[in-house]
Amino acid sequence: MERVVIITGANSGIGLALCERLLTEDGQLRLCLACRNMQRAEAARTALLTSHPDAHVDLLHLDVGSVQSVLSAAQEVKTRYSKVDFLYLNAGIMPNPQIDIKAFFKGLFSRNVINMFATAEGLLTQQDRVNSDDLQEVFTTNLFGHFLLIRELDPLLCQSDHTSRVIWTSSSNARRSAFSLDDIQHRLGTEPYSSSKYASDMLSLALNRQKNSQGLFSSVICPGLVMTNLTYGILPSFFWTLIMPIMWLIRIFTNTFTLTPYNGAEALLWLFLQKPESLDPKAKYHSLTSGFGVNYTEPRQMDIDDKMSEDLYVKLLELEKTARRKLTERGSNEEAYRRYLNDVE
Ligand SMILES: NC(=O)C1=CN([C@@H]2O[C@H](COP(=O)(O)OP(=O)(O)OC[C@H]3O[C@@H](n4cnc5c(N)ncnc54)[C@H](OP(=O)(O)O)[C@@H]3O)[C@@H](O)[C@H]2O)C=CC1
Ligand SMILES: CC(C)CCC[C@@H](C)[C@H]1CC[C@H]2C3=C(CC[C@]12C)[C@@]1(C)CCC(=O)[C@@H](C)[C@@H]1CC3
Repeated sequence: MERVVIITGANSGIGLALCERLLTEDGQLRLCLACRNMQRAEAARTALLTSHPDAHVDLLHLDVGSVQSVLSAAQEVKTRYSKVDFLYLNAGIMPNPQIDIKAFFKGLFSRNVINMFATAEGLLTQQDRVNSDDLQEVFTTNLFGHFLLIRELDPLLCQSDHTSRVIWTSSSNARRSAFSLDDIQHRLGTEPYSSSKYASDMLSLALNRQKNSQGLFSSVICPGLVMTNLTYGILPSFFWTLIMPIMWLIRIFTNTFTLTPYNGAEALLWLFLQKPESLDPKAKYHSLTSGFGVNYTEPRQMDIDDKMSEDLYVKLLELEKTARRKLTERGSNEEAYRRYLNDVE
């Protein structure tokens, strides 16, 4: 039976490179590109079919930043497929990033310089906003929309006769100090990206505890620093091109400068090839590229604990209830809300 692989944010960057690499690995897959911009999704599909003419590539409209869109997309998935083997939670945003230039030059001459280049610790802030569901946009896109998707697809992911996987594109920018259980959406701070990625690391751990017994396994990866639309939002592409020789030089000291989407997708592909039982739920799997341009994957322990991840899971369930209720109050999905209440009670 063909394996069904859904990838969010698959129309560009690391998501699209992953699609290419997955099809090269296994031409029999059924790939589903879950994207909010269907024009770009069509273009991605055309590109994939040009290099893999016999591939099965489906498109699904999904805006992970919208509760209604996630519920509708999940409904559509349930009508199309009887199971989901891999769910890559890759869509992500870093809106209005600001670089702290002073901190950058201070870090450049400190002992922390390698870590600074690998994690951007203390260098980046973002300006977030509230979306039409009254949720923080970064939190919803990078974490909560994906959480809802997993919840909705539970019957297709948790089946007695096979194992399934969810794989998060997290970041080494995920930091405990940017996250607070009292403000899981990061309404009050200036590092929503770091907070949302730390939350995804914890959610992955909680999912493993909750769902391994039902055949669902979760993992997180960091793709390294990759030139994509996300990084072109931090500095313009011509600037990155200008400093590329310096970046290759830095690669000698930190293997986290993977630079191309192909290299960045390394750990995502590596996980595809692993037996889930052999993976460490507290490890983040890093895509790395050596100074000679060799790609490999390395697990590194995450700074997360069981209690906090469990507390986050409970808070996300509460927020899910509120979000669904609000949607019903606005006049949509009454039937779905009734079904949801029946399920949880
Ligand atoms: N580039 C890097 O250095 C790093 C990236 N990452 C992570 O990698 C992931 C992929 O990013 P990357 O490839 O770099 O950047 P891109 O901007 O190229 O890709 C992001 C993808 O997410 C999609 N997306 C954004 N918002 C939504 C939404 N609301 N609903 C559905 N899809 C959405 C985008 O679609 P659209 O075309 O509609 O905008 C796009 O396809 C992200 O999670 C990012 O945080 C992690 C560490 C480093
Ligand atoms: C001369 C310039 C002012 C040079 C500035 C360099 C910085 C813009 C980069 C140094 C480390 C980079 C980095 C990221 C963004 C760009 C830098 C801050 C990320 C935060 C991108 C997204 C991620 O998720 C991380 C893994 C990256 C870590 C390194």
